[in-house]
Amino acid sequence: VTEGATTGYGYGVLGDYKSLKTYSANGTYYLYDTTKPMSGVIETRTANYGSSLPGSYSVDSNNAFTSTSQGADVDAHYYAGTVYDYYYNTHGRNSYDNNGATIRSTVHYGSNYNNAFWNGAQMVYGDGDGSTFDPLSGAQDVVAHEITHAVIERTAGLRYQDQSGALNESMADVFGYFVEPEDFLLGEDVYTPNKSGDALRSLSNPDAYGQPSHMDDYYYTSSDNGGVHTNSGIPNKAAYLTIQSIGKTKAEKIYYRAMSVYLTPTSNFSAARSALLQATSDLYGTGSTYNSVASAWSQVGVN
Ligand SMILES: CCC(=O)Oc1c(C)cccc1C(=O)O
Ligand SMILES: [Ca+2]
Ligand SMILES: [Zn+2]
Repeated sequence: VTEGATTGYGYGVLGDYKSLKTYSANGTYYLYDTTKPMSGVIETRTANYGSSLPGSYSVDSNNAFTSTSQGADVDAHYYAGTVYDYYYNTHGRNSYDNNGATIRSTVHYGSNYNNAFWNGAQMVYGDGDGSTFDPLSGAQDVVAHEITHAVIERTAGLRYQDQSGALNESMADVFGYFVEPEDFLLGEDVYTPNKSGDALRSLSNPDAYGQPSHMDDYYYTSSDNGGVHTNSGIPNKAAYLTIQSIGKTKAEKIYYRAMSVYLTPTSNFSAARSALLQATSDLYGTGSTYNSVASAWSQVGVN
């Protein structure tokens, strides 16, 4: 019996065909991708609707991951691969630790669980309750958001509280856009499956989903670590304005350099403006690009 890397296929959460990098051993096929130029692998597991991690490998008997329940596994695996490719090809970063760490995802976590998170070691995805969310790995921007939390942990280390926490959330959303730049919405592919045209958040119009887009409307609260998923609207709007004025290609280089070189665990919004301006100066000087970044942050009330 052959053992080694194989190519399988499956249907994602939305029923879309996807080719998959799998591994075969003893007549079983695993969602285990050994093809990346990294010392680690991309592996996808299932918690089988329980809450113990990492769970068991997602497997299939004939390398065709086509059952409805396998959609979450298919997308977690496939999108982890595309997010790895984004960071490697665009920024030369080899996995979230820049040292080829294994990217591990576990799906079918819990029951009707409307959440996704990076737990410090791996990604975890709920299946959603079918009303608020479809299985959350079904959205590429969600997967990119979660893996970016891991990148942030290994770079800026932004403390998940108040302004540094809102920046953490914002950087995860912004790289969710950079990986899936088809719109400025977040989570739209899995959010409220029975309702079209809405999303979890919007970079271009944070206010549409109850987020502030200006410092004047900063939301002081003790919940959600100081409103990290609310106040991220302010840096998210600044990112949108930046992308609109200087374009994605320059913006993603500036954001990556700010995240990986200048931001620190206690960086607040003003420090983020400075970090982004320093990164801009390093890469593009202090001309129109620099002025565009400065203007974006002034427009959201951060100077
Ligand atoms: C865009 C992905 C996202 O926001 O995931 C979360 C959800 C759906 C609930 C709670 C926390 C998070 C997160 O990763 O911050
Ligand atoms: Ca999107
Ligand atoms: Zn997040």
